[in-house]
Formats: sequence, C-alpha cells, structure tokens
Amino acid sequence: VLNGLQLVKEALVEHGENFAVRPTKYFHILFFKGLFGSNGYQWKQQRRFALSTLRNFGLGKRSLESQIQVECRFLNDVIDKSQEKVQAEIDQVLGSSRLATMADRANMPYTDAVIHEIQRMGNIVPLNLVRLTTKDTTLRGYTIPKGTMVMATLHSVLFDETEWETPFTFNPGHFLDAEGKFRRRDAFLPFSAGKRVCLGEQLARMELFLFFTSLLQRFTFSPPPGVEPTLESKVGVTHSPKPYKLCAVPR
Ligand code: HEM
Repeated sequence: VLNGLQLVKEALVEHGENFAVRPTKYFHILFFKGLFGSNGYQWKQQRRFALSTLRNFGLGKRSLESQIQVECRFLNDVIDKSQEKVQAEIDQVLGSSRLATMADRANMPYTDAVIHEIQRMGNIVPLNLVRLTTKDTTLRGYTIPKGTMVMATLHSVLFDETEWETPFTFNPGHFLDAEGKFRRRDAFLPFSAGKRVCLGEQLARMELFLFFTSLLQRFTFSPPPGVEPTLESKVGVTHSPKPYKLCAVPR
C-alpha cells in the first residue's frame, strides 16, 4: 500500500511503466473486465478505441458541452425548477438564465474551488484501482518484486496532512490564492495519475462544472426542516453518501 502524494506520484508517474498493469484475476472476480481489467495490447486497443469514441461524441469540443447543457436543463425541469457565495458568483457571471459554458469557469474561481473541494472531500475512489508491477522495482530503497499488487491510495493523497492546510475540514480556500484566484494543487488527484489515470477525467470535470452551476443557478438546496445533514457514507470500491433527503427550492 502506497500512501501520500510524494510516494504515489513517484510510483504512478516517475516509475509509471512499472505500475501500469492490473491484476486481471482480482479484477475479473469483481466483474471489472474490459478496459478496467485488461492489460497489454488488448488494454491499449480498448483505451484508444474508448478515447476516440469519446472524441467522436464531442469530447474536447463545444458539441459535447452543449449536450451536457441540455441534460442540465432537463434535470432542472424535472426537479421543477458556502451556496450563497457560489450563487452570487453565478448571478454576477451568468445572470439568472444563461447556462454556463466551460469558458465561464475561468471567471468563476470561487465556484471552481468549491467543486474541487467537494471532489477532494468526496474522495470517491479512496483506495484507487489496484495496479500490478510489471517488473522488479525499487521504491525508496524497498524492492517491489514483479507481479506485486499495489494500491496507491488516493485517500492518503486527498487528505495528506503535509499538503492541505485543513485536510479534514471543508475549505474551498485550499484552491484559492490570496487574491481569490483559482490555484491548482498537486495533491488534487481524485482521478489518480500516470499511465492508467481515469480515462473519463475530462468528461467528469465538464459535467461537474456544468451540472453544479446550473443547479445552483436555479435552486437553493437545504435539508428538510428539523433534519441535521449528515456526511455518513458507504465505502466499497467507491465511497458514496448514504441516501438522504434534500429540498431544492426554486430561486
Ligand atoms: C468524478 C468522476 C470520476 C472519478 C473520481 C474517477 C476516478 C477514477 C480512478 C481513481 C481510476 C483509476 C485510475 C488508476 O488506476 O490509476 C479510474 C479509472 C477509469 N475511469 Fe474514471 N472516474 C470518474 C469518472 C469517469 C467517467 C465519467 C468515465 C467514462 C467516461 C471513466 C472511465 C474510466 C476508465 C475507462 C478507467 C480505467 C482506465 C484504465 O485502466 O486505463 N471515469 N477512474
């Protein structure tokens, strides 16, 4: 098990080639076949195919952005149509009706910071997906033999006490500089790193920004009266919230 930003980066990025395969048996038991669980030629072909398919659907182009905007509009219609600060920024940059585009993100540093902090604390894939060493590898003086299962845990990076000012407290300031401009953080690795980094990262980031802004543009969210919100969660391969009730009040 590898913990902390420095070690995780050293393994997955600097020695990327040596940690680039999955333990297929383990993955197939978990029903992760296909791209997630394959290696070598088959993985390369599938990854290339998946990427070109995503591009054909418009990834990296405006067309996908507008499809997601349509989804946002539907979602808002279905529901019938640190929040206040995000809404103030939304009102200032977008007004009450224009849907966000990815170009707006640069002018919405606070909103961007909140989304990043939600992802950091959300910690959706805490243990990362398992890798297998492709050859004998030396890491910090320890020899890791070829064929060893390696877990480069993302939980340890997203809550690394040497990287984050308040690792266990929700703090959008982690992603803002003294002037309130957005700042990137090396330890923001919810999508992992290296050769097998999440293939859907770009798509997921686009969806998070467009859905989040469009929802807060139209609604104010709060727990039902008398209910204390909880951060209780279920941990499996992914880390997800337990079912909860939320009121979406049109603005
Ligand atoms: C917030 C949303 C998401 C998070 C946090 C996330 C996170 C991750 C993580 C941690 C991995 C393991 C990478 C590694 O082994 O180092 C992964 C792999 C992967 N993800 Fe995602 N993911 C997200 C959304 C998506 C979406 C939307 C797609 C599809 C469009 C996707 C497709 C994949 C695929 C295909 C892999 C396997 C890549 C490979 O083995 O080469 N993910 N993801």
